[in-house]
Amino acid sequence: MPEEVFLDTQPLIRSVLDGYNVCVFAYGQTGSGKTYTMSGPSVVSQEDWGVNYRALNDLFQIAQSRRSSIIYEVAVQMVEIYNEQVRDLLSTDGTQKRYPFIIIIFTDLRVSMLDILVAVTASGLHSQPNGLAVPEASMHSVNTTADVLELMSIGLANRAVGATALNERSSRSHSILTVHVRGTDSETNDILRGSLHLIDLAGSERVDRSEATGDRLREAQHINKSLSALGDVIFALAQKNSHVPYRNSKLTQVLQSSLGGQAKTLMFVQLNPDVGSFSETISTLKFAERVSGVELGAARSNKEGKEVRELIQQVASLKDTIAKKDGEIERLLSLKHSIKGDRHVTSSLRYGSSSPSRHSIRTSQQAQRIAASKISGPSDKAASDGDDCSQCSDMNSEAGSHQSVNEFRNQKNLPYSPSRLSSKDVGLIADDGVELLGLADGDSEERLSDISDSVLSMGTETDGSISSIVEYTLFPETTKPPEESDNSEKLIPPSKLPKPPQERQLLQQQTRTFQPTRSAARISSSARKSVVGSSSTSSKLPPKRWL
Ligand SMILES: Nc1ncnc2c1ncn2[C@@H]1O[C@H](COP(=O)(O)OP(=O)(O)OP(=O)(O)O)[C@@H](O)[C@H]1O
Repeated sequence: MPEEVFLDTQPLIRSVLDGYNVCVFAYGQTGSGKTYTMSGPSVVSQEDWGVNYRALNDLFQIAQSRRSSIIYEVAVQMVEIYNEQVRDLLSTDGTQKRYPFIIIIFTDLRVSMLDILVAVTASGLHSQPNGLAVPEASMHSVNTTADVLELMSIGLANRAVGATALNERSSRSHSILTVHVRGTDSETNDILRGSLHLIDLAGSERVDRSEATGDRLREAQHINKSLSALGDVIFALAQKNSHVPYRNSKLTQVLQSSLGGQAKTLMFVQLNPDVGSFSETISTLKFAERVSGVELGAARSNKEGKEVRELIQQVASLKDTIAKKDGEIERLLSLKHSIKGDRHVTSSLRYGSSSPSRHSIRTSQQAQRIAASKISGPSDKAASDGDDCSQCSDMNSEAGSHQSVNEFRNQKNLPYSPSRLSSKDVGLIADDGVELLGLADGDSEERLSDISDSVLSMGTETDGSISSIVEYTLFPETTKPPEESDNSEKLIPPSKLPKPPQERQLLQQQTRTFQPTRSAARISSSARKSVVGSSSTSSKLPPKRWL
């Protein structure tokens, strides 16, 4: 009776379109009907649709009914966690790409928004500050339920399955279908973002009963380990422990935002009525009891009004400013290098010698280097270090150099002690560094720190704004035609996907048709309850999302 089961899920689907993050997952021992519940016995007839298809069908219907006021865009990703590796089930190149699982956890509020943007850019993510990212997992734009059906059957066919003594078509991986929704209010242009994770977990199994050997055994060990990590997380959340061990498995990393964040979460618990499964049934029920005791705190909608949009624009313009400054620094550094020859003459004149001692030249070079590093910071160090190796060795033997210059100063009664070189002093010694130092002390440094401060405060004060910026890349702007979007290539229409192997399709259609187990345990996520510190960090952090 898939329809009855789905009724429990229906209100959550609406929430996705209201800008909430929702997670629905199925838990239970192997062969107990998780895949049956989530995907249904068959996609051919609407009556046989599982929770996934019904959810998406509902989603499109509601989106359609609201189209006069809100324009929705929907995109889908489907990945699996197989033997602790994340794989794209909708990869377009025919192979199932395996992704390094890059996790960015923003627990440190000292990290500025710029740092976050840089981290995201560097790793090529289109992701969120919710702790999870599957870089480059293909994102497919969908407009109708039919599009989704096509994608999901491809994803299911690509999923790792294998026969065990308990289930002839046992899922050997956790599959995660994520639906990203972006709605634009046609009157106010406010944007809301919601995401829906539909998760079909691999089943726990006693390997003596499943008779798993070889690959099956290895898979079973990974599955059991990750489910036990899930149990530990649930236990820590239920106990309101200050430390929640999300990092112990990929699965708990994926579910982090749904279990400890501000999402709405629902768990189906599957039981096998077979007497032989008695002990597994007891432990599954105990797990469900624990899960139902977890309080997530108030769910939060991801709405992005005018203010957030303005902040996003400000960050973009700050990035521009920084890029310009970087260019300026580059220019000044190359200017410095190009006038290196002049410096020799300048130094010798300053010290009143027609043939300058090697020490005095070294001092001048060091002075400039200090000046340059003051401006450029660590990232430009490599560039400034690249001029010549003799200078590198000079820098490394700084103490010896100082000593020599002190001797020189005593002889010539010089006013400056190299050991006390301030940037101003350096400017006086090294003529060619004056312009550089002026910029470093009075202008550039100050402004750069201003920029980073303001960005930091935006990052910490506006919940959700960080993710909004990152999320921007996921959907084309509504003002632009989709083909002009920067990311249009990321959104792949379903028709371009590889078809599932014929035999897998056949296997799918052979699925038996009887009713799903109907126990659903809801992890409470009351909008009325306040956040009760389910983890030490979650209450302090901006909303965590998948996009
Ligand atoms: N409620 C149900 N009514 C009829 N058939 C069911 C029901 N639940 C499960 N089945 C059948 O039982 C078998 C196992 O179900 P399913 O593959 O969904 O289990 P699973 O929990 O996903 O297992 P695994 O963890 O090994 O992947 C399938 O053949 C499925 O069609």
